[in-house]
Amino acid sequence: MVEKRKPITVGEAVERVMALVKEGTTEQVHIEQAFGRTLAADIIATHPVPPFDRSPYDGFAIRAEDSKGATRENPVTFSVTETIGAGFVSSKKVEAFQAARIMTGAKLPDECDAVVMFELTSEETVNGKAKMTIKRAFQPGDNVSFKGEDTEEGTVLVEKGTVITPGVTAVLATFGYEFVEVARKPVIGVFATGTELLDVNEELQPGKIRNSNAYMTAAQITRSGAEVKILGKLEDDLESCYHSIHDALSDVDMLITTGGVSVGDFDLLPAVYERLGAEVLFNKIAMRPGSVTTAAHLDGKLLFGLSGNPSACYVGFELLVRPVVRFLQFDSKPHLLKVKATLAEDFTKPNPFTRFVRSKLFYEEAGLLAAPNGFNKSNAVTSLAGTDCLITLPGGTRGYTQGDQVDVLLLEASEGSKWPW
Ligand SMILES: Nc1nc2c(c(=O)[nH]1)N[C@H]1C(S)=C(S)[C@@H](COP(=O)(O)OP(=O)(O)OC[C@H]3O[C@@H](n4cnc5c(N)ncnc54)[C@H](O)[C@@H]3O)O[C@H]1N2
Ligand code: MOO
Ligand SMILES: [Mg+2]
Repeated sequence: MVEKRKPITVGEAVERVMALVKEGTTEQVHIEQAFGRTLAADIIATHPVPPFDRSPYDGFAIRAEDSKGATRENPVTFSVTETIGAGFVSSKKVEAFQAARIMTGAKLPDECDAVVMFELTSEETVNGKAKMTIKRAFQPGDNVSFKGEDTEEGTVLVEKGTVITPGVTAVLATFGYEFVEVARKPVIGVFATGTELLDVNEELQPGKIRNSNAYMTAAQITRSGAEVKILGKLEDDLESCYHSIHDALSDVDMLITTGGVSVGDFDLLPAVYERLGAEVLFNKIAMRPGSVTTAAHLDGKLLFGLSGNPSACYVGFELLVRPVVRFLQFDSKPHLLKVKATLAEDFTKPNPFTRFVRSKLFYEEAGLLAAPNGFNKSNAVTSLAGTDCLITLPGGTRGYTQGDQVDVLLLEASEGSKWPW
């Protein structure tokens, strides 16, 4: 008699896994390697930006009071004291009716409080002395880029757990972070199990298929922010499976296997877990695809037995492994982002289990639409190529029709959700 497994809800399965995850660890990386990593500490402004009052234009720095009453009919002329390029500071005091030639980004002389751009001035040389004339008045503060106008010292600019984007990188450089404290990426090993598996460079043979799961899962691991170790494929043989998995565990933080978790004669993962002495957290989830998704733990390490069926493997990773990686990256929203979308076509298949339909999002004026993306069985592989979201249909319903509002989990969003279940 085949063993009868008791399905638990997706939320319960995710909870059991997350309950075992400890706080992430950190490391320092050079700013040039920081892109895409996750901040392990808040970034606080260590000085105001800009750090001094500066000119936003190429022009003349003046004392606004001297320009009072300047008009087309009554222009006001200033003597030019010197030229201040960006990176330099004034060397001469700007007195009444004097102006300093100043370039964009240069620090304003202390006595000046306005800048006149070149286009609004006329210049001449009188007796060898540079003069500048304006035909309108300026107020204190006109055309000044003020100290601290971008940010004040002490402001929390980017929070721990944020992925380092090009914009975050600019902030890091602004405040002198040559080295950045980031979350250490967990190393996740991947074994694909199955005697039917060929390598990616092998010709097809009768009864065999190429191993797509290992590469797909590796890409998902990378997308989630972890480091991948592709460990190869394993034959459906208990001895070699056990030894390979046992030995690999010491080299990784987590281990993923694909295939061999159902109830077939050559589904050996349940026996491997038993022989390892690993505690199985669950081996059946009330979801489709991926109902056979299994998780176990041994000596503080998680082992994920993802389904061999490609779509089920894909979904199992995104729902159960991704949040672990994100949590270890200090992400306060480690789960897939859940949004509402309009179902773009009928999906009438009833199912007792929660269904995760591989789908594609469309952005229209009326809002978000989601359409199932082709062949949608658990063993589908080609429909994964165009998948960017999972339509989530609760089990126990009679099916859904076009126009229904449905929950959608986004696979490519830069932000996740706290708890979508
Ligand atoms: N009697 C029952 N049979 C099955 C049940 C069940 O409840 N009772 N569950 C079905 C469901 S649901 C799924 S999902 C699959 C899960 O199977 P396994 O996780 O044990 O995976 P395998 O048997 O090893 O392979 C399944 C399928 O996937 C192909 N595969 C495996 N590895 C790869 C790979 N690396 N790349 C591409 N394709 C792969 C494999 O050739 C099989 O076709 O079990 C059902 N059966
Ligand atoms: O786990 Mo299977 O993918 O439910 O279809
Ligand atoms: Mg099987």
